[in-house]
Parts: sequence; structure tokens; C-alpha cells
Amino acid sequence: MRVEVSGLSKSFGPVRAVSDLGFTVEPASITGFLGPNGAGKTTTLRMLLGLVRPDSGSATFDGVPYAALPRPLRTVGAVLETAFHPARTGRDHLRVYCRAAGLPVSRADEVLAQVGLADAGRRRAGGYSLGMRQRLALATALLGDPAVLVLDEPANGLDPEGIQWLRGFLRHLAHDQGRTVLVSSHLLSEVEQTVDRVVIVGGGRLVREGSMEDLRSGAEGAGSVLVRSPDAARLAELLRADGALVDLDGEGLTVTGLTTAEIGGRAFAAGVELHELRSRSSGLEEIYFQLTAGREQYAATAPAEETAR
Ligand SMILES: Nc1ncnc2c1ncn2[C@@H]1O[C@H](COP(=O)(O)OP(=O)(O)OP(=O)(O)O)[C@@H](O)[C@H]1O
Repeated sequence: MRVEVSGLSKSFGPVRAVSDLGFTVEPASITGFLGPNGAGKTTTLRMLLGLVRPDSGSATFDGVPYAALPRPLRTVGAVLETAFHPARTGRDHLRVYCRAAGLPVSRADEVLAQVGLADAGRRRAGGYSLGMRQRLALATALLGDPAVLVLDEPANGLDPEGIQWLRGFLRHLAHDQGRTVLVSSHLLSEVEQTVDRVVIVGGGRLVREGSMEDLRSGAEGAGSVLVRSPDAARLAELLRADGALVDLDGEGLTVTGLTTAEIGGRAFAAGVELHELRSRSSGLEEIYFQLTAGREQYAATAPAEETAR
């Protein structure tokens, strides 16, 4: 199932939380929904799930808005916040949900096993660690066996082991089972190894959408490349002929406009010996900060009232 967001906007009083936002979330893959705090991620997810009414634009699941889905819980599973009745066991929490949603209560035990809480499910949720709560929240989202999963900061509070478990689990849901998975985070590093695609927002607007590969190669192209060769002058000439900007300094070249692979290939073809070939471009995290720089909004500047309801 494909999720499509188009022209979505939402203001809270004078604060424009989301502005003409459009992107797609593809099936059988994990999409990271990234942006600094206050970028409008939660508001967008809430609009996706029909919890906040957009001022304009639409969000659809295979063309159908959430409110018009015939069986919403079987279509979309979401974790937006993790609140449980502390005196209730994890299992009872899930069974209450099953009854309310018209699902067989046996689903509770199935999803508990799926998220590794088969035993802990019989203990009171009030005693759960943050990681166990995250798992229980994920189990809740899975109750309806949904085609789409929408998870708001699911890695929050997980220890490294928990993050690794989550990574494997989300991959299984997307790659093996073909589900559409959308995961928000304000840290690229947290989801970098998990997601296939990214949608980056800043200040309520789309900053970048594409595959992780695109982002990585874009990151490379954005910087310069350092090359050392005993035949530097000849290499400089070749690269300039290819349209690159080349700064020659003894044996060292600083090249912009070509990737390390392109420069290596060019040198190899011309039989030029290389002693060093190194990208000076920023890492992914730096690219992410550059993309979102200055787009942060702080809650303190926003009025507390929600005007739409
Ligand atoms: N109910 C509301 N009333 C007023 N302002 C709101 C409301 N919800 C969100 N905002 C404002 O809209 C902007 C976007 O907030 P949102 O929570 O969507 O961002 P976010 O990317 O999810 O950030 P975070 O990672 O901090 O949750 C912020 O300036 C926020 O203060």
C-alpha cells in the first residue's frame, strides 16, 4: 500500500507547523521521516491518521483518506504516544484494544510473541522499562495486521540492543512481509542503518526526499575530493577537460565537480598513478544538519491553543 501526502498545510494560530508538504511512502520499504524538533513531523503524522484536520492538502492510503478507510485498524497501525494503564498487564492492554476494534482477543498473544514480550505480557505495564513500553506500543500497532505502520520516534529510549532488535524487526515487516513502514526521528544517525528512503522536513516544508543512496551520493557530490599523484599536473589537465574545478598544489589536487569514483576511473584509464584519493565531503550527519540548518522552531515561540478544533 502506497501512502501519498500532497499539498498538506496546517497552522496553529500564527505558527505554520506544516507548509505545502508533499511526499510518498513506498510499500515494502522503510522510510525515515526526519527533521529537527518542531519541524512538523508529529503534526504531519497526526494529519495522516485523521487526528488533526489539515487546512489544505491530503494524505491518502492507496488513494483513500484515513477517515474513509473501510477497516482503518487493519490498514494502518500507528504508534504516536505510549500511554498505558499502569495497573493493567501488557496482555490485558492489548485485549482491551482487540475488543474495542472487533479483533479476536487471540491477537494479543500473537503480537506479544512477535515483539518478544510473550512472558512480560503477563506483568503489569507500570513496571515496564521504556524499551518494553516501546515494544508494547509496537505490538498495539500490529494488532490489526496492518499493511502500513506509522511510528513516531520508535527508537526513543531504546538501548543499543533494543535499537538493533527494532532495526531487524522493521526490516522483516517491510522487506519480508511487504508492509509500508514510516518511521519518524529527529536524528539521522538513529535510523541511518534502518531506513531505505528518507523524507527530510524543516520548518514544516519538504527539504529532501529520496533513497539513502541518493542522499549519500548527493553528500559526496557536495564536497571536494583530495587527490595525490606523482603525475599531478597531467591528472589536473585530464580532470579539467572533464569539466572539474581543480586546484593544483605540488603533488596534491583539490577537485570539485567529480566524485572519487569518477576521478579514480579517469586516472586508471589514463594510466596515472594515484597515491591518495579521498572524499573531503561532509558525512551524512553533517549533510543533514546543513539541509535543516536554521529551520528549527522552538515550542516556546508557539502559542498553546489549537485553533482547528
Ligand atoms: N496543538 C498545537 N498547538 C499549537 N502549536 C502546535 C501544536 N502542535 C504542534 N504545534 C507547533 O507546530 C510546530 C511543529 O510541531 P511538531 O510537533 O509537529 O514538530 P515535530 O517535528 O514533531 O517536533 P518534535 O520532534 O519536537 O515532536 C511546532 O512549532 C509546535 O510548537
